Amino acid sequence: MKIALIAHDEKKKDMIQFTTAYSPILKSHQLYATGTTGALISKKTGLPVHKVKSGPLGGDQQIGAKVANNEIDIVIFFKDPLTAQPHEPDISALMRLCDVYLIPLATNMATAEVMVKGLEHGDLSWREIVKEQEGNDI
Ligand SMILES: O=C(CO)COP(=O)(O)O
Repeated sequence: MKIALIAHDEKKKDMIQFTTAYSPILKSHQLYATGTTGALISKKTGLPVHKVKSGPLGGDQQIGAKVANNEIDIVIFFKDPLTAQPHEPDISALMRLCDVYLIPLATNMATAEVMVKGLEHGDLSWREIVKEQEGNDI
């Protein structure tokens, strides 16, 4: 599965804790991240991460484009609800695309834990079927 990992600055510590704790599961998947989040994850956990640009510089939009192209299966986005973000429209656009394309989106650690445990149990394998079907439609 292709998993996008994104964290606002106030949530980056949480993201490191989360990816460290779940690295035994995450290491079997392809990880994508916005620039700063991705650099931190790979430095602190050793997990390989495909990085796009930093969020405020277009990274959220790049992840959104991957969602629209069916190239991301899960989005884990630790949003900071207490700080205004200059690129709020990009954040909303990414979340909107997750809803348009039925991509599981966790916006906090509590939901992300349920999602990753579900991933381990095969609860998200329907994504493989969706991808196969879309491949046949082309
Ligand atoms: O701002 C972000 C998401 O909206 C995250 O971007 P960075 O990972 O580059 O800090």
